[in-house]
Amino acid sequence: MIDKVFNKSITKQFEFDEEVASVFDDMLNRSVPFYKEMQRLSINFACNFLNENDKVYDLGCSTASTLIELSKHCIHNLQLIGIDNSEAMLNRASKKAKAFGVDINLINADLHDVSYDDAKLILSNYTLQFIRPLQREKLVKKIYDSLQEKGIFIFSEKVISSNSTLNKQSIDEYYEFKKTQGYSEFEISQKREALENVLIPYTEEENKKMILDAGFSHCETIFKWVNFATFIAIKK
Ligand SMILES: C[S@@+](CC[C@H](N)C(=O)[O-])C[C@H]1O[C@@H](n2cnc3c(N)ncnc32)[C@H](O)[C@@H]1O
Ligand SMILES: O=C(O)C(=O)C[C@]1(C(=O)O)C=C[C@@H](O)C=C1
Repeated sequence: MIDKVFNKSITKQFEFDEEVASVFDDMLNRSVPFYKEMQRLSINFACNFLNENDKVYDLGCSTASTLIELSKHCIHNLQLIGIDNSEAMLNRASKKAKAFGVDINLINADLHDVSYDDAKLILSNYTLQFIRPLQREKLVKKIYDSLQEKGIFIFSEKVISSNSTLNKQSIDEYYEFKKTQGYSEFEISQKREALENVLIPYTEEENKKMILDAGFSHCETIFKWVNFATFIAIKK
């Protein structure tokens, strides 16, 4: 279904509710530049580190697209676990996983409340940005602690620039991208307002510092388009 969520005046902050979930795959594809390429790269990088029966978690799995794609591309059988606290998203994830014949343990929970023990790989694309800053640092420490030795954390985030001129230019560039995807200026401004104080982006440097402060030995950007970046972090 085509995303028309912000074609009307907003009455509340952005939420991953039934209305958003029903158009979410289209929303992501048209709102995140090179979403499919970012997903392909995350999966390819991930596959190089994975072995038979490894445990893989996707934090904020939404409709489970990434885990389904991972299972299609990885030569090994994996234990796939998707965590999300939106029932509407998980209902779709469950239907999609069934349709693709992929076995995923879908858990409806807040990321702070469940453990992701013994993980070889933790994925989290565009989810940390929705976690309050004080909680975010704690969550990243929990991710670090949950990974096995040499475990991998791959995540993507919307980012800001610490240079105000470049930041403004990046936002303008991003809104131009959204227009090419068929979103009107009205839809763009309504969504921007709805995301205010809900999606809180860090700079690329702040993301890397958070990762290294949590204990990871290495973090690098594997993909970036203006204000969207994908990182890979390695535990020693
Ligand atoms: C932008 S979406 C993630 C997109 C997804 N990773 C993908 O690539 O298809 C963010 C997801 O995180 C979930 N989420 C946000 N905060 C959460 C929390 N505290 N606990 C669990 N899930 C959360 C939302 O319900 C939403 O499905
Ligand atoms: O549309 C925007 O402004 C976005 O930031 C895109 C974005 C994201 O980055 O998470 C915001 C909300 C939805 O979850 C889908 C995509």
